[in-house]
Amino acid sequence: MNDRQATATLSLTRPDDWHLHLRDGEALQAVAGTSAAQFARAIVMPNLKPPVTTVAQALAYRERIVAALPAGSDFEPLMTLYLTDVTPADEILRAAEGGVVRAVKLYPAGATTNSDAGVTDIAKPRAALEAMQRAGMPLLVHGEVTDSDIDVFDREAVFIDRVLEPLRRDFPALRIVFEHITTREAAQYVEQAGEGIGATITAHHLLYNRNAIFSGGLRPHWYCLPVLKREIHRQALVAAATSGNPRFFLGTDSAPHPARLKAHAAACAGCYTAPHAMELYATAFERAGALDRLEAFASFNGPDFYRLPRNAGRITLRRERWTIPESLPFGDDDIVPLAGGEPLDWRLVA
Ligand SMILES: NC(=O)N[C@@H](CC(=O)O)C(=O)O
Ligand SMILES: [Zn+2]
Ligand SMILES: [Zn+2]
Repeated sequence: MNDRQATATLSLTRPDDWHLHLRDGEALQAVAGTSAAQFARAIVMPNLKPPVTTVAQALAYRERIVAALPAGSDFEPLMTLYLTDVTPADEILRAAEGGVVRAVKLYPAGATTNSDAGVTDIAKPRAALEAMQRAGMPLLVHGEVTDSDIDVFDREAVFIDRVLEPLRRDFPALRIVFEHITTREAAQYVEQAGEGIGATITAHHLLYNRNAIFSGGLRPHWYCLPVLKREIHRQALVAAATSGNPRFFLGTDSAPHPARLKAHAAACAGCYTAPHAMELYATAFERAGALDRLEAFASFNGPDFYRLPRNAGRITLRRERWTIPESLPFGDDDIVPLAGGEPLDWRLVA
């Protein structure tokens, strides 16, 4: 396709982000408007310090998010609870009755940023999982084992066998979202699983393989968890996202960290993609020759899985070459968006 034949604008039903880190305090002030400019709603991750483990904390956090939005924004934060070894069934019932908390997040203890208070053994939060199954409350999983003897690149595949399969045997009706999948194994697992299991896929896992972390030096802005994988896995994720299967949907996992902590001897994991999220996804779908599949992935499949209405409004992306800023303000610090300084060929205009 030459430039003249290429689609010049893309109009989509307003999309949602089904996996987002908004942080708190000054960081929240810096990033909230950015996601609100791209998405109508977002599933907001609970891995704050301290984590959001109760409905009362989720309500208070929601208020802080709404207060950080630009005037007139109708962005809707969909809240989550952080599952611990001791989450009581009562808290799940309160969450299910309240209508503000939409899901509960499983972080295996030690798997990722602020996961120390996470689950040490999936047998421990049994009462909470039973209550979730009964209430139809989705469990969102960071799907990696943490055993130091398992290679970092194998942790997701091993999680399927050691945690996810037994969990689904014990709780066959539990609705599960396998978050930010990064491997062919995970894509195949979700494809073959029944109706109640979906998966989010990030833009960076669709666009990059693990070479990106090492090209021309060690590049911490491409370091996230689960870590980028081999090219065959990237290709499997692109195939899944563009397949039309309604159980794959958009979740940026935009995970802002100050530039100082990314350019650090022990760099924090997370890619900041919120400011140009839809542009990155459009780039990935266009490269796969599947721009016509982007709307379902970004705007239909997520709300359908979460049993929420699809959005009414629309957004427009225009074909236009521009350069991603190299750095943005972030409280007293600054932040480097993923691929800062590089060009993009799509731009969100409304
Ligand atoms: N994805 C990441 O690399 N980091 C996330 C945590 C997470 O989603 O695992 C963060 O909160 O920084
Ligand atoms: Zn995660
Ligand atoms: Zn995340």
